[in-house]
Amino acid sequence: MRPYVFVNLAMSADGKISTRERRQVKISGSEDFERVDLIKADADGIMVGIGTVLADNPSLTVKSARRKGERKAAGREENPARIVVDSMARTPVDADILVKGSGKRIVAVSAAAPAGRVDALKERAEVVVAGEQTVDLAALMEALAGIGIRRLMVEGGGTLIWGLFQAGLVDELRTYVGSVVIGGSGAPTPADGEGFLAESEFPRLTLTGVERIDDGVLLTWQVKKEEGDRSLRG
Ligand SMILES: NC(=O)C1=CN([C@@H]2O[C@H](COP(=O)(O)OP(=O)(O)OC[C@H]3O[C@@H](n4cnc5c(N)ncnc54)[C@H](O)[C@@H]3O)[C@@H](O)[C@H]2O)C=CC1
Ligand SMILES: Nc1nc(O)c(N)c(N[C@@H]2O[C@H](COP(=O)(O)O)[C@@H](O)[C@H]2O)n1
Repeated sequence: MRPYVFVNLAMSADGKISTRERRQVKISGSEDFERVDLIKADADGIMVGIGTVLADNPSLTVKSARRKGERKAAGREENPARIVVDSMARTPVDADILVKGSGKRIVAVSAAAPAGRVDALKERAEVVVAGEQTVDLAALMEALAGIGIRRLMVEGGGTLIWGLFQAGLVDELRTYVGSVVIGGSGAPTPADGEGFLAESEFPRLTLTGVERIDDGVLLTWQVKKEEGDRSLRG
């Protein structure tokens, strides 16, 4: 069994999620950030790759005091479990994701991660070992379902999102297209990695929502399911 996995990202009108220097930029407007906070508050877990932690140093906390209160009233932590996919345990121990806000933190590493770094992270987070050289995302998902994570939000970046699509682990994609142009052939996009080559490999999507927000548009897609998929329903 694995969690229901929904990816939420913001890209520019020309399909970039940050600059070629991997510098975080504001693509969403205030209404969209409000929407993101709402769906984050509804999730059991929120996941990013180590590239995003090193580039943006996000906290991934729920921002609204009211929503944090609602979570607590419902017997949940103020923040969803915050998860970093980090094969070699490179997450800085003073990263915002580890020090800001309350709630569970999970760093997923591979068996190849240096023991000293893993021990340092264990002071601040639960460490899950999955995979030999890189994190085995399917095994990680099983482990997350095992600790009660049913709805998992993925924020990025492009390498992790690609890895999840390649492994058939994405249920839903929410793409906010903002009203800026970033450009740059080397700037990250929603799904980077190696990319698919054959059309038969392309994940197929069904468009389920189109909504104008701020000066952009939110596109919601369901991923067509593969035979034998064991996702919990969202
Ligand atoms: N506009 C938006 O909505 C968002 C933009 N970003 C941007 O994305 C950029 C960071 O993206 P990336 O550099 O691509 O890093 P990433 O955040 O996707 O992390 C990738 C890293 O995850 C690790 N990893 C371990 N196992 C893996 C597996 N099985 N599959 C894939 N990755 C695995 C690898 O070390 C890999 O280098 C930043 O510039 C950030 O600003 C990030 C999140 C959201
Ligand atoms: N939805 C969205 N819109 C944008 O314009 C963005 N730049 C991002 N970036 C993501 O948000 C993370 C920051 O989270 P915190 O505010 O630190 O909690 C950042 O790392 C990206 O994942 N998202």
